[in-house]
Amino acid sequence: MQDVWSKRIVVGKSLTVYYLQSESEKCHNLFGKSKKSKDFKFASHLFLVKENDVLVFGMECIVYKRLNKSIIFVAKVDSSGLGTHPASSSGLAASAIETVIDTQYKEGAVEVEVTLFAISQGQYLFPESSENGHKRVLSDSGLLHWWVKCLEMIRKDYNPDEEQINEAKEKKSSAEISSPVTDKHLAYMFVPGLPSLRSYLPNSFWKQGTAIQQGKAVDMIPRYPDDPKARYLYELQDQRSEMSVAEFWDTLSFRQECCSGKLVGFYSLILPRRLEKAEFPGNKTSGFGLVLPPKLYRIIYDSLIKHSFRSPSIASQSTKTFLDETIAAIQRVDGFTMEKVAQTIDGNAQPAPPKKREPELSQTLNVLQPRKKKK
Ligand SMILES: CC(=O)SCCNC(=O)CCNC(=O)[C@H](O)C(C)(C)COP(=O)(O)OP(=O)(O)OC[C@H]1O[C@@H](n2cnc3c(N)ncnc32)[C@H](O)[C@@H]1OP(=O)(O)O
Repeated sequence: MQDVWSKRIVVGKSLTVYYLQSESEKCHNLFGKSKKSKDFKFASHLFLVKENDVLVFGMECIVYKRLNKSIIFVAKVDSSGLGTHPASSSGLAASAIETVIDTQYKEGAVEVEVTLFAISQGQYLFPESSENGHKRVLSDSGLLHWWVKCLEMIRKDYNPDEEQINEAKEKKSSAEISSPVTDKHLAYMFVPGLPSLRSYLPNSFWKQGTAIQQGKAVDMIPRYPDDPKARYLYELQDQRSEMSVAEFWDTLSFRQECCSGKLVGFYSLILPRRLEKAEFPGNKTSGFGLVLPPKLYRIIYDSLIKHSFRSPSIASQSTKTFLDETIAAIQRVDGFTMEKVAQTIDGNAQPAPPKKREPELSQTLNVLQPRKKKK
């Protein structure tokens, strides 16, 4: 577990990672009224990262499980902007997601899907943090690139890179190459209203579109919490519509929820079980991440989103009160140990060479704009 994090934290720095989960519960509405929903169970996972005395990063995801498939829905990612950046937020998000992926494999999952929709907003987990003067809130298009970067880190960690695949192709005859890794696109990105995503997609493992392409929309497309496509699906369900999945995606760009001026990105990363990771020795459950009764998990989550992060000093105070109250509340939970809840991770990554930080461009430059003379 430590490696997944330390490889993205600069050497000489350390961060404390807090990890709480909820017990799994029966799912009722992943596929609307369809009976299919009840085949799934779900559990919430919350990661919080502290640098010195202040929370700097948070992520909540919900894991939906059915038989040997796990869907990891990344619900909320946020930063407070108050750290010294010993690790990038994209790296921390990738490490948190990989911690959950590894747990799924350990528990017997054969296929894991990471899915999310990107909607840029001032804050999700750290209230008022966008007002603290340190936080950098990415624009909608900045966030789309950011998620590609984050998911590409994960894809690379779980799948051979293109060079390895080309080598494999040279060694084998084309008829022999039919493994899902070589044939299947692993990462999907879809932005309603954007006809071409060429400038976003980093390589041929990425495909513009969505992983679900067959069947009836209301039966096949899941509805996650705060899902911008859910209202449309519920409307189709009420109308007993037979609309196909393909037509659903095509018409989604006309819906107000997905085209009200801001770009919304839908992502899926499909990870077939990695061969060299097939054997996860030892205990079937991971040692990190305390599992709480759902009600207690919710109380803790609700308490987090009531604390303010509007200045460095208020954020430090909020971090202290929230963590003290949380530890007091979970101490009597079965299996509680401090190591299960929090781990301090020492960095192992070489610092990136210093670069000039340029403000994010919100628009592409006009080609007619005069070039600046080189000095
Ligand atoms: C499923 C969902 O949750 S989608 C919603 C996502 N969350 C939000 O929109 C909430 C508000 N937004 C945020 O908290 C932040 O904008 C985040 C977490 C999305 C991204 O945070 P960032 O600090 O920009 O991310 P990160 O640390 O990865 O930095 C990205 C790049 O910008 C650079 N950077 C970081 N801070 C700055 C800055 N102040 N000025 C210029 N560049 C900066 C980093 O060096 C990094 O460069 P690299 O990609 O070349 O390595």
